Amino acid sequence: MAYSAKIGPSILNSDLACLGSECTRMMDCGADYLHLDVMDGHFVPNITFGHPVVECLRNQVGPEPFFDLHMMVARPEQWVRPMAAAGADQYTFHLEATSNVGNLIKEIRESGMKVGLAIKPNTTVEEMAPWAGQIDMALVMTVEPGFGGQKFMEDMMTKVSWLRSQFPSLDIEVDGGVGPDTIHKCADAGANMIVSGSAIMKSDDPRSVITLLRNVCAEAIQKRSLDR
Ligand SMILES: O=C(CO)[C@@H](O)[C@H](O)COP(=O)(O)O
Ligand SMILES: [Fe+2]
Repeated sequence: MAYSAKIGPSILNSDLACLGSECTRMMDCGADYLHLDVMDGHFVPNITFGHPVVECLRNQVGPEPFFDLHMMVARPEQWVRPMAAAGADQYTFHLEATSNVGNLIKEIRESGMKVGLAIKPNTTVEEMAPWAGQIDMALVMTVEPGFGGQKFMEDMMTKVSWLRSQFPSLDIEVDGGVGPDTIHKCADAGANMIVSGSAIMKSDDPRSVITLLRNVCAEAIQKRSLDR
């Protein structure tokens, strides 16, 4: 079992005027990585930031923090090289946004980044499965992408369980409405990369929330390894 519990705060719901210091604050509070939500106003009805901001963040926080770019954009092909040059570590694109998944996976790898593949709630996990052997991480969205602070969709957990049963060592990420109230469901289903936005950002004690999320997830991983 190669995977471990990792917590990646989504900085979407932070004070966007202070993105750099918010990223540093999250790492200081024990985050394992940073989940950066890129929205273009086409793939989703919201707009955030692009590669120039990612480059500034990289310059500010230094080389260490792992940047997981959640690309909620139409034509994700066009931002692979700019995001790699800006300092992204992982490029997570949506299956629904491209007609040539294989080629995009190849381009991301050639640019030196890890590959993440995301599915929206209405996309079946079977559509993702053919690519699972070629990616580093599968992202199961637990809300409709576009906004932070939405309600967790528990019925997405069947997708996570199925992926975990079929791909025992794959990194599986969940994103949307995940916090202390919903982490047990994610962890029990087999997710190990946990994105959490408002639950961490709005807390008075983000360090405790991050620790709690990681502990619940790590316990579930340990239990699964004992059960095997
Ligand atoms: O990608 C998205 C939303 O589209 C997420 O990364 C959210 O930004 C997570 O925020 P919470 O749902 O945890 O508040
Ligand atoms: Fe996200």
